Amino acid sequence: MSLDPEFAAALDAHSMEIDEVIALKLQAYAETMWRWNEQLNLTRHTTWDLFVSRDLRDCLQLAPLLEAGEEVLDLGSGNGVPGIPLAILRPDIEVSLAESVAKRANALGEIIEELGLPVPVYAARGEDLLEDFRFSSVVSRAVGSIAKFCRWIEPHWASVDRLLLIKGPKWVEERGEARHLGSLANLQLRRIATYPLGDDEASEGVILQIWPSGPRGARYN
Ligand SMILES: C[S@@+](CC[C@H](N)C(=O)[O-])C[C@H]1O[C@@H](n2cnc3c(N)ncnc32)[C@H](O)[C@@H]1O
Repeated sequence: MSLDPEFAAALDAHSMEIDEVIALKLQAYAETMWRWNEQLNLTRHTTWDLFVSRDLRDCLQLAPLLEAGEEVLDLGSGNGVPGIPLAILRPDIEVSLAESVAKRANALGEIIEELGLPVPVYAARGEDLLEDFRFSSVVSRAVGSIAKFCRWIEPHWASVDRLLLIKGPKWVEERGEARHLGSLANLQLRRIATYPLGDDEASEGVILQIWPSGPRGARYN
């Protein structure tokens, strides 16, 4: 397999330099996922430019924030973003995917198998998995507001060290809502990455880290 010239051009246009072996795996992921997208509603990002500028950009920002050996859950994986690109970009971390819609979880399982990645897929609500499993980081994009995540994870902080949420410009409003509802009581929230989204100059993506205050969250204080 060789690199699709349109994928290479999109990487170039967005100034992303990726090792060719990794780029080929990312290409295989996008192509396999797009095949499944013809039957299931997995993504609207069906061009190389959208894949690179919307999906890969977020994953490339998230990848360096994880430490070697981490056990990471992608909650609400849908089409596999960010979990699958993350597993490709960072083979030194253990990624699992949670997707509550059975048909999508099944497609994710097939995509993972085709790519030969060591990534378990759970057809379950991510927060329910935390009854039985422990993860150092729960990562997520486009699944719920900050307040909703705080509510989901609230009973399970013994099973999670931190949440890493990929958000767009509305994150400030969401933080306001979460504060208003008291959802952030006993939690810390820090923006640990900010990057241009490219659609217009003012539009920024962020990665928010949320973790428990006090001794339980000592490693991130
Ligand atoms: C809008 S899609 C986002 C998919 C992907 N993360 C992305 O950024 O493109 C949200 C997905 O999360 C799933 N979902 C929503 N709540 C969930 C939960 N509590 N646990 C697991 N999956 C969930 C939905 O079924 C849907 O597939």
